[in-house]
Amino acid sequence: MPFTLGQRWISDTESELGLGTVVAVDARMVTLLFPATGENRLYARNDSPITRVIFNPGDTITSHEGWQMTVTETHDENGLITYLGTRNDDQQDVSLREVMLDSKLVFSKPQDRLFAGQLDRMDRFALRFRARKYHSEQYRLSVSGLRGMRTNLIPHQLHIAHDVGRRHAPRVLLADEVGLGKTIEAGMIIHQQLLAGRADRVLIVVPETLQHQWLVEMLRRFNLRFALFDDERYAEAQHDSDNPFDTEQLVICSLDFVRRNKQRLERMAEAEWDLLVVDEAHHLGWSEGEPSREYQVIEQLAEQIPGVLLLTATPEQLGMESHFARLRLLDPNRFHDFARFVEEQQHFRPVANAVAMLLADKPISREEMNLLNDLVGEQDIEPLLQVANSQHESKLDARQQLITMLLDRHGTSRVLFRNTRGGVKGFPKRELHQIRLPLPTQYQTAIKVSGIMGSRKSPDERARDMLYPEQIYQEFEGESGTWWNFDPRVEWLMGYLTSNRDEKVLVICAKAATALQLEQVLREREGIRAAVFHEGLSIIERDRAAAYFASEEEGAQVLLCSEIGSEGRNFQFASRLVMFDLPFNPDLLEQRIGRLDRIGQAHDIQILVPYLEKTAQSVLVRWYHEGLDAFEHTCPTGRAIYDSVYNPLIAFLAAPESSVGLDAFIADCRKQHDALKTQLEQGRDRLLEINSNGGEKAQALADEIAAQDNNIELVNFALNLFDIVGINQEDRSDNLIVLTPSDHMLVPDFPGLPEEGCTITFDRNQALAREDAQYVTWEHPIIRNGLDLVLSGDTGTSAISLLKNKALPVGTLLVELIYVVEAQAPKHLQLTRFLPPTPIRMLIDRQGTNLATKVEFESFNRQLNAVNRHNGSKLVNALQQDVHAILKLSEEPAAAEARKIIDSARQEASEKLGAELERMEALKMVNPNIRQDEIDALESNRQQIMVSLNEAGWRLDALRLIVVTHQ
Ligand SMILES: Nc1ncnc2c1ncn2[C@@H]1O[C@H](COP(=O)(O)OP(=O)(O)OP(=O)(O)O)[C@@H](O)[C@H]1O
Repeated sequence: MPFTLGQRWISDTESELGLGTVVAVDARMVTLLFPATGENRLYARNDSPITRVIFNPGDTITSHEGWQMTVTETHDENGLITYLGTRNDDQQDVSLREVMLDSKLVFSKPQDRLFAGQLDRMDRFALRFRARKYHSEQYRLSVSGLRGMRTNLIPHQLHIAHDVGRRHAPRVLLADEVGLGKTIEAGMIIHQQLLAGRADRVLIVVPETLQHQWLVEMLRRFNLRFALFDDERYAEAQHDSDNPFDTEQLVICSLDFVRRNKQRLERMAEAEWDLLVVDEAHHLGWSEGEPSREYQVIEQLAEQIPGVLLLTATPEQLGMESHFARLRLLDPNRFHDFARFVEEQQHFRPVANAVAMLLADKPISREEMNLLNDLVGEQDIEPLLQVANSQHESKLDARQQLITMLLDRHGTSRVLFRNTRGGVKGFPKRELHQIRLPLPTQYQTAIKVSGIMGSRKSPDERARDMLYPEQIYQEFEGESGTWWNFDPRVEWLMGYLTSNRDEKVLVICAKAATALQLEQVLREREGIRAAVFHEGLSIIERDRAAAYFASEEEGAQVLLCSEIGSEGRNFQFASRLVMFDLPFNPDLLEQRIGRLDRIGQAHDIQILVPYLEKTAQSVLVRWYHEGLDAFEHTCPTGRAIYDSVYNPLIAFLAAPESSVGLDAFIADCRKQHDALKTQLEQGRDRLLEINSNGGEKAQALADEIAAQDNNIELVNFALNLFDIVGINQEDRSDNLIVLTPSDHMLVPDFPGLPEEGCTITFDRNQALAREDAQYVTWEHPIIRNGLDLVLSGDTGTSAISLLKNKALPVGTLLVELIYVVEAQAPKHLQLTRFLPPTPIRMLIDRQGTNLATKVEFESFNRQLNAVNRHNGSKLVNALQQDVHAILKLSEEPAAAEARKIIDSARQEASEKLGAELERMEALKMVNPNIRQDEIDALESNRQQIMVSLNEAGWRLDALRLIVVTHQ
């Protein structure tokens, strides 16, 4: 090769070095300096992997000073090129000697790479095409964002996540019963919103005790890495940014952290979050004119942040007012008048009846049709009613549409979701075991004395005292009041634990002191390993105690918990619950049982209640069980009955020794319970349930996602990707693969792959069983980053292959071209719903015939052979003119194809967005639940999307030459 000092060359194997300059030449060797990286390379003069770079008229080039010019002519003077042309910025005529070219060379077009000898391995070309294909397909799936989490596919959760996750700035109350998976639903919603670009910044506010559990669940189940903000972290972040909350996109903090400091709260409110999640939202107490501080701080945030998810298992805890107030946080326009809200709550019966009638699949009478017409309001539903009442094959669809309309138009359905065990099914049984024990004389005396001394106490105070006789006793005896020496519940507990040594047992008592004393007794007397869990412990100590209890080997047999310490915790690996005493209200009782009665509980739950006769506890156990049926079933009526019978209940608790009238009181409560339950089941709760569990649609969603599990294309793609990136793969049994970085990685730190490597599986069940393994799906960061890596760089954009085929003349040339159609738009518009970057594959011969539809990619690819780089370069040089001609021939058909794709995207967007808007506007006439800003956002999105689609374009993304041989 003729070399001259100052010429520009590029390395075929290390294109990242940029453009090299010849700085020394001798008889055998040539030295190139690569100014972009400051490195020198020595090459043999003949047969080195370097290619001369000469640009052609029409190309845009960049000078070392940064300005650009379009080349009109080239001059060759003794082997050195001077480019003549016009500057792009000021249109001046200029000349640029090649030595003055910018050394950071990037070939923007695949054909430039090809002609500069930058040939990729054939498998990289294939990987790029597949990446393009999958990448574009992902956007079209309605279940995008719901496939990648490490969870069982539980229909009611998927239904809620699917419905809410696709909304613009969703504001909802997730109020499933305890343990049905609200955290998981919230995680799925967050995941979808992030993946789709609807949200980038998420703030989660939880009770301090649940911070770590949330952190772990988000990472383990959704691959979402949240940062925990506490005082210390906040102080650190103050050094890095004016607003410390700007230093992270995904933040978890405690309600207490938010509440404590006014200035900090202000910073937080200014931090432009897209989504706020508040767990255990029943802590946000409110009454007219007297909102709690907790309520106010969340209100301040909810005013600033577009999306809000509130989570609570007991939406009506603390009464109807607080429930209303939480709905008001979500939509102050709709929920502005408490009295009206209460009134509305009474009138769901006709709607529920109509829904039940439609579900029952019986003929619809004229009268019922009139009712439906009234309830639906504005819209003409006559045609739908006709179909719904016929034997037409879409009859069920029509009924479903009518139900959706009813739900859309009435009550809280778009804002509130509540699933119950009754509606979800498949939960284990709960069995109550009452253990009646005699009241020791020590307690009898203490109770009597305290009664005399505390005669001025209110019945309420007296009742609360009476619940815990051990405390009454200790008040008199002080430090020496060793109640555990004679309290028969202690003896019973030790007996139970020692005869069930292999069982994990959760023991809950109302007070931390009781739990601590019990731990000591169990340890000292029987050597029983117990962990304690109460509000006096730090969070780390609590997490440690929970882990000690969870550990199978060497773990604690017993966890002794105080009342509030266990809120929201997951202990479903245990199935035995001892209530050493009973809590004062039915919501707390349900919270206690909810620790075990959660998704994932594999056994029937044994609830053991040792109680002392003639105490308040003996009254409570009867009231809960016989009056409310609250042990063996969840009790939706508990709160209402508790409020309505509060005074007589207190009277019985305050004077438990006399049981006159107790039987009748309990029977009366049961009557109220049964009546109220039936009413709820037929009215509001029934409606809520239908809306919340999604029925058959939810099951279909779960089935659709399951069908995509174990997708063989994903496995092939991933393994190919790992190969090309240079990740070592070692197969293990049970569908597990160990990945480790190799010495020859394409990029030094592959995002998503830890330095020490990781174990992965493509199997959902395996991922659920093996928490140490990463669950790899199309949505896993390692694949998403892999797709980005391949598609954002030039991996596989230019290649050459041989086709051995005697049926074709030697030297036949085909060019395989991958064009991409794409549009630019801000991420939140989610243009990719309608027009994701879409590949067009063409296979063109010298006559310009496109063979792509006849010759499928994968099978064709399998027939091809690789060419070594040296021969490849020679072939490319020899075929340059033909390739240019074929490229020209491809332009017209590529444009026609691209226009077709863009037109159909435009049509789809216009139809879908138009329909969405119409529906919302129609709904708004009858359902004030719909917020005007939702409609405005939809309209503005629609306009922007149509503008962006009109500006969509296409470009060549990759090409491969295929040359026929006979050897
Ligand atoms: N789809 C699922 N697959 C696997 N595990 C799940 C799934 N859904 C929920 N779980 C598990 O069930 C338990 C209860 O879920 P979660 O904590 O989300 O319920 P919750 O409704 O928030 O409960 P609480 O009312 O106590 O706060 C958790 O251990 C969770 O990991």
